[in-house]
This record gives sequence, structure tokens and C-alpha cells, in this order.
Amino acid sequence: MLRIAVPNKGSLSEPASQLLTEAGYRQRRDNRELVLPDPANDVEFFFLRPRDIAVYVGSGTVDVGITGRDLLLDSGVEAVEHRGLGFARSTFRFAAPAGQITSVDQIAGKRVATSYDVLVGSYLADRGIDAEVVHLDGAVESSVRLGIADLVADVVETGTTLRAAGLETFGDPILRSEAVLIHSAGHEVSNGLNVLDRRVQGVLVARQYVLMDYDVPVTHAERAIAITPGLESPTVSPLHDGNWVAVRAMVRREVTNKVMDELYDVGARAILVTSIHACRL
Ligand SMILES: Nc1ncnc2c1ncn2[C@@H]1O[C@H](COP(=O)(O)OP(=O)(O)OP(=O)(O)O)[C@@H](O)[C@H]1O
Ligand SMILES: O=P(O)(O)OC[C@H]1O[C@H](OP(=O)(O)OP(=O)(O)O)[C@H](O)[C@@H]1O
Ligand SMILES: [Mg+2]
Repeated sequence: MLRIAVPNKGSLSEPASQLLTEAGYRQRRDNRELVLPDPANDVEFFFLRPRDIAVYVGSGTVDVGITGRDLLLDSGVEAVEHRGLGFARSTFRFAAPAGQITSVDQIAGKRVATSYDVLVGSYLADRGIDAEVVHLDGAVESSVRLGIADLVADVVETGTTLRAAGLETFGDPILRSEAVLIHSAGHEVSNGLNVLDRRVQGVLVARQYVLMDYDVPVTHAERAIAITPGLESPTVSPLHDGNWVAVRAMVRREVTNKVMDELYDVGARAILVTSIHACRL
């Protein structure tokens, strides 16, 4: 039975459970449930603090888990990032009061507030920058105003929280993060993990792609197919009218309308778009 760690709180929790539900697994109805067996799928879920998930997976007591890339790196644990999951996307950045610090070199000798001490410590050490790391559990942005730090290193998504605190980012992002599926370094990629991974991948692809059907004159088919090459190769079927063919291909959701315009321009008609509910590639 595969043991899977799922975040019980915070930004990762709801989308992780949603992903698993769409992948056909049981998920808890009550937030106080700590363990949830799913015998039909031969798995067991453990709802744990997002920060602790890398520790459990790294130790091998839980086989796989969902956490943030930033949390995994900050844990210092040698677990393997198996797949990015495309939600809880954020950057991890330095920020200081507007105009006060403009490059990473100027951090030397300063106090950096963060909840990610290991991540920040190793970033600074790698660059030979000597600065004091002040650990805080959260609401890091308030630390400068309250006088316990000169700058912060924190999760930035829209930047709203930083702006509200009068802070501005500087330097390149330390990290680009998203939710990730992890397994322990020593753990062989088991059949159970492969099944979970294929199911998760199926959900991610179903979210990212639509199915596009259209009819096109045979004489223009090659040009149309070049616009919709599909994942492997599009399906081309004959129509009753031998001068036309029907084409079916997967198309990235965000370019749906642009692709329909281009197809129309090369002579395609009856262009239909359908959502993919689930898939196994
Ligand atoms: N505003 C956000 N947008 C996108 N991802 C975020 C955001 N805030 C946190 N994350 C991501 O969520 C994970 C942090 O987990 P954490 O449990 O700290 O979430 P949280 O939403 O900050 O919850 P908490 O309320 O407990 O602080 C990290 O991977 C982080 O990059
Ligand atoms: O760039 P933004 O869109 O404003 O999002 C980033 C903020 O979201 C998270 O905070 P959270 O609400 O989790 O509070 P915390 O600092 O207590 O973790 C993160 O720590 C940042 O503060
Ligand atoms: Mg937080």
C-alpha cells in the first residue's frame, strides 16, 4: 500500500486534495482527519504540515508526498522532486524598503528575516555573502517596519503583500517554486508511485489541453495539420465527401482561440472544442 503525504493546511492543501480527487482518489471530508485509507486504490493518505512532508518522505516512513519546491529545499532533506504539479506557483525573493538595497552584494552585514533559513543561508553562503538570518514563522514582511531586520527573503506571488509593507524586490529570484510530487532518495520508483504519477499526469494534461475537431479540404489538410500537430500525431479520418477530411488533435488550452482563427484562415470549418475530462498518455 502506497503511503502518500498531503498538505493539511495553507496554499497547498486545497489544490492538492482537488488534484487527488480528480485523479480518482478518496479525499477527506473533515479537515480534522489525519489519516485516510483508500483501499480501493491501494493507497493511504496522511495529512501533514506542508513543511514536515519532506522530512517524512526523506526518512522513508511515507513513500511519496506533495509539498512546495521551496519547502523541500529548505528542509535540507534529500528527497527527489519527481514532478512539478503546476499550482502554488511563486517566486522566492529578497525585498527591502524602496530604494534602500538594490543588489544582492549590499546584503553583507545586514539582517535578513525569513521563514526559509536553510534556503537563504545556503544562497548567501554560495555567494560568500556574510549576513545575519533572522528566523520568523510568517508575516515576514512586517519585520523591517518593526525594526528586527533590514530586508526580507520571502514567497512572492502577486507582490501585494510586499507593496503593502512598503518593500520592493531586488536581484534575481532566488527560486521559482510550485507544488511538487516528491519521493525519498533511496526509494525505488515503485509500481504504486508509477500509477499515482500517471494518474496525476493525466489530470494535469486534461487541464492543460483541449480536444479540437475540424473538417478541412484535403488540399489544405497539410497546412491545417501543421497548426495542430497534436501530441503524437493528429487523427485524420475520411469524410463522406472525399474532398474533405476530419481532423482531431489535442491543443494547449491557452491558445485555443488563436489556433481556431488560424485553422479558419486555412479553410477549416466546423471547428469544435471539447474539454478533456481525464486521460492516460
Ligand atoms: N500567495 C502564495 N501564492 C502561491 N504560493 C504560495 C503562496 N503562499 C505560499 N505559497 C506556497 O505554499 C507553500 C507554503 O506552504 P505554507 O504552509 O507556508 O502555506 P501558506 O499558504 O503560507 O500557509 P500558512 O497560512 O500556514 O502560512 C510554499 O510552497 C509556498 O511557495
Ligand atoms: O505576493 P502575494 O500575492 O502577496 O503573496 C505572497 C504572500 O503569501 C504568503 O503569505 P501567507 O498569507 O501565507 O502568510 P504567512 O507569511 O503568514 O505565511 C507568502 O508568505 C507571502 O507573504
Ligand atoms: Mg504562509
